[in-house]
Amino acid sequence: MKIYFAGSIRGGREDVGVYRKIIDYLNIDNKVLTEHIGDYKLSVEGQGQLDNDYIRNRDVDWLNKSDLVVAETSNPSLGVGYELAYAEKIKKPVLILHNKNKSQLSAMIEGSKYFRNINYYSDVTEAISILKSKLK
Ligand SMILES: O=c1[nH]c(=O)n([C@H]2C[C@H](O)[C@@H](COP(=O)(O)O)O2)cc1CO
Repeated sequence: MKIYFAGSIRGGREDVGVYRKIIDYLNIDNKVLTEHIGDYKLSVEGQGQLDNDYIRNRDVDWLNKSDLVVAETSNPSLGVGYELAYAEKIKKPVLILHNKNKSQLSAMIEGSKYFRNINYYSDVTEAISILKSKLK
């Protein structure tokens, strides 16, 4: 399965370690299209070597091609919010992971009837177990 993993970049890179572990787990049996989100070297500036319009169009293309969107939403990010709204518009299946000790998920996501696969976790081990049970 082709998976679009969404996680914060310009919204803040505090959770890069969590993204890396989730991506590594997903890549065991799937192909994660957005590997760069788990790259420790990628800073809050994002993929500065690429134009913003290139990034946006490439990512929309990947969203269209993906079979599933997995979004880690604990660190609020405009880009992740945009990707979720786009996934909702094209009716792409979405699985959300949110660390309940970090922040409150936006009402725009919680309040949408489209997002019914919202999973709260407290540490990355729990996040991986959720993926294990939901993706089998
Ligand atoms: O350099 C980038 N590359 C990239 O693929 N994105 C996409 C993928 C992420 O899921 C999301 C992060 O958005 P933001 O940068 O607003 O936190 O946007 C975002 C940026 C920078 O905004």
